[in-house]
Amino acid sequence: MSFPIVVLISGSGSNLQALIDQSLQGQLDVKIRAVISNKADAYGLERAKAAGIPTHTLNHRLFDSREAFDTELQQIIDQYSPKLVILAGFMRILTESFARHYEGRMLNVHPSLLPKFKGLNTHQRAIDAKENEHGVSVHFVSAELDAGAVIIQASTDIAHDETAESLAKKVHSLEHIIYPLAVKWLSEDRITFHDGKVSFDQKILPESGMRYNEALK
Ligand SMILES: Nc1nc2c(c(=O)[nH]1)N[C@@H](CN(C=O)c1ccc(C(=O)N[C@@H](CCC(=O)O)C(=O)O)cc1)CN2
Ligand SMILES: NCC(=O)N[C@@H]1O[C@H](COP(=O)([O-])[O-])[C@@H](O)[C@H]1O
Repeated sequence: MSFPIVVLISGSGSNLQALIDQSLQGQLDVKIRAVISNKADAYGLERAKAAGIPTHTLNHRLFDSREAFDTELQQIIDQYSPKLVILAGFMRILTESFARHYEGRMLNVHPSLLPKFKGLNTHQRAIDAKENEHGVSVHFVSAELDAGAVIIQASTDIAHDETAESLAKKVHSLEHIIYPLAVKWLSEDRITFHDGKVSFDQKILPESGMRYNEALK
């Protein structure tokens, strides 16, 4: 049986599309059981519908608290019994109890080389900090924001005339490579998560957080 996952989005859904495409092309043996967005106008919902994937919209503004939103979100997710919850541009900070409920089975893609630039507006912050390189991290989600164990990263140079828009485009391309790869590794049981740490099948990576370019040597 294909590896069941649920994907959470808030926007365009290009990372969702990468998972859909790789699944349809037979490169990734996953079943996307549902896509859930906190924004009704997220284009990713259109992508899911076009792929015949059930969708849900859960407007966080309709809830009195972050906890109430997360409780409802968890009830929807657990109807689908996923082995993995994928945050793909999901722009809500999740409560500690939610993060603990899915500990070791929830991933996020973050547009920076963690632990640098946690939070938002990472591309402009990297440029403003005069970094030479920037990139993306795929990590397990922990209660602490953008602090979960890193599975894989990919990096790109920051050009002298780089803008946040041009950098975001480069990082997006890297995301669409490493996010499906991380999901593939988990679907094949080649990564284990225990006590907040990641261990890898030696045939993949000798240690977590290695860069994409090293990981695939
Ligand atoms: N408990 C955790 N929740 C989330 C994590 C995490 O690691 N632990 N990752 C984020 C994803 N993310 C960065 O990768 C991120 C998303 C959203 C925010 C944020 O400040 N959100 C604001 C609202 C912003 C908006 O609506 O545009 C908020 O929730 O108040 C920071 C980082 C997902 N959740
Ligand atoms: N802090 C979380 C965050 O900024 N995530 C970022 O949102 C974008 C979603 O794009 P998509 O909707 O096209 O997949 C991606 O670039 C992802 O790294």
